[in-house]
Amino acid sequence: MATKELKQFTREEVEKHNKDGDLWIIIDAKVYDISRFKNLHPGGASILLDSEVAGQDATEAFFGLHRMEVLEKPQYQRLQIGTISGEDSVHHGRIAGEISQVPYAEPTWLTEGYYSPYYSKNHRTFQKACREFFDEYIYPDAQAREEDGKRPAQSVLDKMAELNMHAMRMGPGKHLQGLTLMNGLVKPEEFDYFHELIITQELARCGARGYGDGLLGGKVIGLPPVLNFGSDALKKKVLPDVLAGKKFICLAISEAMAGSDVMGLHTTATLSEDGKEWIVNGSKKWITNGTFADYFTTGVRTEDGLTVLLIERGPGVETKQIKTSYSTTAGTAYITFDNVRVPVENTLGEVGGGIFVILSNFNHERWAMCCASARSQRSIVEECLKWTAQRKAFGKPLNSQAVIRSKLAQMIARTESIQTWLENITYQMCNMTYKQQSSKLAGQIAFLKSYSTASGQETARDAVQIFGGRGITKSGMGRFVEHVSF
Ligand code: HEM
Repeated sequence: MATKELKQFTREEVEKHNKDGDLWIIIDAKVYDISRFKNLHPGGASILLDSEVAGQDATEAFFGLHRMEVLEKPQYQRLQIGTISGEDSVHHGRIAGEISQVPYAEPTWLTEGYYSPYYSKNHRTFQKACREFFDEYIYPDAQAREEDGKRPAQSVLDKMAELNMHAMRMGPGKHLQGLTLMNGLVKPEEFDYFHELIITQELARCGARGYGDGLLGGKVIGLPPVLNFGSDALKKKVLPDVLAGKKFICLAISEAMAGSDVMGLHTTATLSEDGKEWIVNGSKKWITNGTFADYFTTGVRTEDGLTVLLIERGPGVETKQIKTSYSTTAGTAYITFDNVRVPVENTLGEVGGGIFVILSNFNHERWAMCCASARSQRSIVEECLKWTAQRKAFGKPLNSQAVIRSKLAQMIARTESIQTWLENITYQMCNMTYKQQSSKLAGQIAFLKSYSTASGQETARDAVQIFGGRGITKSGMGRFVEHVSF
């Protein structure tokens, strides 16, 4: 499509187009002809004919009611016919890689004028590259998939694989050996938990939690048992495709009748007569990525107790979508296993030793949740700070009301304390062996997870109060707040 030539107008010229059938407005030094759009406007026609809007500068009114991205949609961009001569636009949407200038919208290590003992020059370069990548490739797909509920686009998974992002999301370790990470920005042996924290936080910053889980979230929790307890042959078969984003794996533990009570599982596995296969029967519920998973890291009850098996999708495995309070992008499933035959070579760890296999990844999994939780709360702080600065009530901006300021202060304090605690724990992880982490950090990580998720609920509740009805509306100004609240 040829780009339309934009003309220059004076404010006096625009003022003349102030009636039904000939209606112009100014938003951020740009002139829009809304004569025909008026009748299609989701907010109604009459408001656009108001004497303070028709032919006038409606910038303040517009940004008090719409997100910038409205004007970036092609169907609305087309309404622009020109600009005001001698004036420049000051509002802009998300610029790939940009650091937010809103106070507290970034952790201190990314805020100008602050220092941190934890992040090296390499972490900073890595963060910059990650932010650019996530803004450019992940954010648009995340927003589109949250809306249509479909699984993440394969093209995005492929792009991530080119950078070996799927492997990096598994944290530091042997699985990174020989890989080129982030186009060579970080050497495999130098990749540490701060690099992983950066990836997890940049993903959370996309503000799409169902999508975040859909983007191989099942792999982050379902692959470690294969990595740490699978035979070499099994790893050779499974790892390359999963780390290339070609195949999905999930962790299938919880059941309709047993959730946190892992030892109370009902799914059974009995050995075939020749002892070569397990025969699995039972069901699993709330399994992230289950609807599209190719592999299921599954907790089963065997004669000797709890055992973990890697089950491949095949005869007898059925998955159904569960509609949860977030989007179906996550692929949350109800799974049934009906006489599924699994080679005994797919046993992960000792027969009867499944609890150790499952528990072995809990610290890392909880820590990753804390990284994501800290970042999504910060994004909500940013949304609230922006909204309260532009929204006027009782003749002044919302952020000048004491009750609102108090809520904002509490939100910021919670977000800052979570990040600070998280960075301390991450530093310990970088310096401890796996064994030391298990004995010294299990408590710290569990407490932080409990604190950060509880704080996330308080922040979501406060944000809904600040946004009012918009905080429960899936589109428009409060859509990110709605997204974290339900
Ligand atoms: C080029 C100009 C405009 C476009 C493209 C536009 C587009 C939209 C869209 C897409 C919505 C649906 C909600 C959303 O996605 O945010 C909306 C809602 C609305 N618009 Fe506009 N709009 C324009 C100008 C204006 C102006 C100048 C005003 C008033 C001064 C206005 C008042 C409203 C109101 C009151 C709503 C309903 C808001 C709500 O539900 O909270 N619009 N508009």
